[in-house]
Amino acid sequence: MSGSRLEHFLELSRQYPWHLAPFTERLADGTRAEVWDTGVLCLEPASPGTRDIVISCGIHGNETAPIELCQRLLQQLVTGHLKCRQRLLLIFGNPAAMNAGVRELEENLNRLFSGAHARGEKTSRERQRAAALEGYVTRFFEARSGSERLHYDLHTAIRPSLHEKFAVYPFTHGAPYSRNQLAFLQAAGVNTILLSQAPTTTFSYFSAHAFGAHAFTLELGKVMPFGQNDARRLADMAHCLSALLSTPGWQPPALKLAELEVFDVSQEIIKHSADFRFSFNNDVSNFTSFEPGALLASDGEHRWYARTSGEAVVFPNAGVALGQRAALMVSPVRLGEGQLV
Ligand SMILES: O=C(O)CCC(=O)N[C@@H](CCC(=O)O)C(=O)O
Ligand SMILES: [Zn+2]
Repeated sequence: MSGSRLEHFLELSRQYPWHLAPFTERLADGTRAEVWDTGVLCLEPASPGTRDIVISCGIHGNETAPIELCQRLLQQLVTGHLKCRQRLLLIFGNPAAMNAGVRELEENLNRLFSGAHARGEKTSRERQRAAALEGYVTRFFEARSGSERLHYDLHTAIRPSLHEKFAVYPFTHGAPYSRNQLAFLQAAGVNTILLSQAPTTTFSYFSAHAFGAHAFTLELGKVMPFGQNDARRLADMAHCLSALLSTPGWQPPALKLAELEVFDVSQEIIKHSADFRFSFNNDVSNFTSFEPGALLASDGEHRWYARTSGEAVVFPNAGVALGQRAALMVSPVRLGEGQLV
């Protein structure tokens, strides 16, 4: 491995997938680059702007397009092609799962945040990683107050989606939605928003709830093996993230609210037993809708039905562990000006 260790940070993280000894390097513009652990890199510019930004990817090891996007971003920062003017915590979430080419090794990392890693008797590598990542995000955000806290957790979906890119907006506990953030997402090519209606144990909900961050799970296309992603499909996202990092005070173009496709999460379908079955074919795309009254899934005596017109399925996965979410049902809604701040 020649060149700076930072240039090879992803490779190094994959070589030491569970622990990497911390080290610090200085970028040409004076930014301090601190490796905190495998897959965890903090960039501290000499005079940072007012935003503290977490960008995470690879929380699921086989969701490669966001990993490749972050790797390109890092290369540009390290080589000086992109100036880092905001504090940044860049996270490659599950290097061991990347090496194995799988979503998860023992457990779904994105169900283990907000302390879920410590509940119950079970131990797993993903539980340790979730606890560690919570600690790093805490250290990053608590290093200063008064900043605008942002967290974009980048994913890709297992199946094709009728809306290729979409965001899960974690439950806000009644707080209004951020016009600026929706404008950012729209400019970045994410025009479909799912409004979560309850707390979850995802990474984005953790940052939103524990630190008041504007945090989102962003679905940026479909899962593909490394090297088979078309970077052009993420060009708008790459552009907006670069602008955010390199230009203090940068704002996206104004939100076009009427063009946003918004859905409320209307039901969570939970797998309770090995008898769990969906009533639709395994090859349905995300956002396939059902007539009210249509049977969606069964699990022993338990039945789930579509309730409202246009109700659609997202993330159906009958293979999840018992007790986990097997699908979300979402219903189209209009977001009013009064719900934005
Ligand atoms: O395509 C799928 O079935 C899953 C894609 C994925 O990893 N989605 C996230 C969404 C997290 C959220 O609801 O905020 C996940 O399931 O963890
Ligand atoms: Zn994912």
